[in-house]
Amino acid sequence: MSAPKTYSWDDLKSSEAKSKDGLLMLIHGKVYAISKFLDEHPGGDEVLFGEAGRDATEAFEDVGHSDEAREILDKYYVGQGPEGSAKGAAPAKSARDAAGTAKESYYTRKE
Ligand code: HEM
Repeated sequence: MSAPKTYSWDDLKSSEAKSKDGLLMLIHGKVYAISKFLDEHPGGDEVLFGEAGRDATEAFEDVGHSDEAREILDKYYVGQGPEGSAKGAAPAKSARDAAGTAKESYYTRKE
């Protein structure tokens, strides 16, 4: 396979990237084409349209999506986002693990 495509902000902001049939979403610096997932999303298609062509990292993380949700993402990966869009974020899995661990230790801390 050739090197993954790199998407520009212009690509992401295009009307096609916000359309039902060409919907693109940026999460942790990676671009996902999720048109085929719209009808399957347990959280509904509306929230996905709301993040179309945008950096949805925060929205995605705020929900506390499961590892399964993260695995689904892999299926729709189409390329890298614009330079700098990863914001130095750790890969999704470890970011969530880190957040989970931090929360846990906060609540279970003895001292
Ligand atoms: C392509 C990206 C996404 C994938 C693959 C995905 C996948 C999933 C999956 C598998 C679930 C079931 C619960 C779980 O396993 O965590 C879920 C639930 C949910 N998702 Fe997403 N999601 C995506 C993007 C988003 C975004 C951007 C938002 C918000 C703006 C969102 C909001 C929600 C909400 C609110 C639920 C809970 C639904 C409920 O239990 O009633 N998701 N998602």
